[in-house]
Amino acid sequence: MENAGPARRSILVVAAALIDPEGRVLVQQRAPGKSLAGLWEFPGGKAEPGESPEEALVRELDEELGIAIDAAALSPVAFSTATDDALSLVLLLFASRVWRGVPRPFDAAALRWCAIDALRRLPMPPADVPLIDPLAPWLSAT
Ligand SMILES: Nc1nc2c([nH]c(=O)n2[C@H]2C[C@H](O)[C@@H](COP(=O)(O)OP(=O)(O)OP(=O)(O)O)O2)c(=O)[nH]1
Repeated sequence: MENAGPARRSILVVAAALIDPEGRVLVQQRAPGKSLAGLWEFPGGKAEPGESPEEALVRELDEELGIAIDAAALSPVAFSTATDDALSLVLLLFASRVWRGVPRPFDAAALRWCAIDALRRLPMPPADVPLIDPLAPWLSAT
């Protein structure tokens, strides 16, 4: 079988499920002009070469939301993959209930706190959909 690998770019994306005291998770809407514009995603982004996943997520949450979080507060929840001709994406989802500061949308069009039912109804990137079920036990029902 032919090897499709070399034509593709590989990226590691790290994302956070930040959970508030009511058991809701924070999602952000991708800004106009970006890829996947208008879809709702977990805050995070691409890991840079040499960064650990946790280091990358601490940096992204500072840049995108202006919050401070300890790497030790990040609990692995699930991963997902999305592959096409050009790209092999691996998405790691971490959860945390503890951070410092109030999230603000420095990178996104909007922020929203969602219970599980609302999360299931949001349009999300394809790689996010398989993460919803593993995240459900962390969230409140309504
Ligand atoms: N942060 C985040 N990114 C996600 C999620 N699901 C998902 O497919 N992605 C994709 C969208 C982007 O292609 C990539 C994250 O890139 P990024 O946030 O660092 O950078 P970006 O939007 O400027 O990148 P780009 O896609 O416009 O090139 O991962 C998610 O839940 N959170």
